[in-house]
Amino acid sequence: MPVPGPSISLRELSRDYGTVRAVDSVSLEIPAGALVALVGLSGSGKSTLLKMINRLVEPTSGTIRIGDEAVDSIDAHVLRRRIGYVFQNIGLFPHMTIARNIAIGLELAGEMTGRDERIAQLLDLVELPQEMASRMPDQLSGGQQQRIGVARALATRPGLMLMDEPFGALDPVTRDNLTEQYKALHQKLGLTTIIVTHDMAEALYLADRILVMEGGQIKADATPAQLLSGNVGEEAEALVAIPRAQAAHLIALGKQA
Ligand SMILES: Nc1ncnc2c1ncn2[C@@H]1O[C@H](COP(=O)(O)OP(=O)(O)OP(=O)(O)O)[C@@H](O)[C@H]1O
Repeated sequence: MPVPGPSISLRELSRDYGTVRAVDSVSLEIPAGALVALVGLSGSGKSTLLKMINRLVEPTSGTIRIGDEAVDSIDAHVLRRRIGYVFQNIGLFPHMTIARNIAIGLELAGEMTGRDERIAQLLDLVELPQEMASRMPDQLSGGQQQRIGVARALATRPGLMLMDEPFGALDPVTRDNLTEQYKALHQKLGLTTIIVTHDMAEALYLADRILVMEGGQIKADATPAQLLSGNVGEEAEALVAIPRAQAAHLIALGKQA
């Protein structure tokens, strides 16, 4: 078994933007190896919460620990090499080959030994053919580019992956495939993953724990089974109602056919 990714601990974490409190005194324990989905309506504070963990955004107050280290005691560049970060429209460097895009983190860290083997291994891991290494980003589909984004994030062997709507811009079939493959990868590598998504159906399928955010606060913290069985608060119920209604609608349509 691989060594599990780190545990994460947030203590009374807040972030203000002027008069807007984007994240409001969040306290949370995420055990090593968890796959946690952060869901909520637009503007509820999901991205801000995620970005405080890798110090892309600094908290107004509160603390974050990864394992037993406070993140503000770790140099931001060192910290980001230890945390994989994947976001929507991954932003591959257009003038660099796929190989260089994947290895950019290794290059920045001066870890050039075994670089080519590592690129080959990462392409395998995200199930892309080796010949893609020499292509340019605009020669890949959107789904393939997002896979490269995942490979790039994994290059420095982080234990923690932060993913912000990683597959949000893709068609539903590609999105489902990548979600499924990412879940397998998370398990295989023993990662800790926090994934932000708008899509409750995706969260229910993917995560072993779902956090529902509203107004900068965590309004529900439950397993998919608990969310589906109800009684975890109106904010969670409103989000679960959407895939439930869609499923009922499809079943009704099927009966008419
Ligand atoms: N750089 C910023 N400057 C000012 N306000 C900001 C900034 N970033 C976020 N906000 C505000 O903080 C609040 C939370 O934003 P955040 O992006 O964290 O929400 P979110 O849940 O990730 O939204 P979405 O799902 O639309 O990406 C919003 O009111 C937003 O307008």
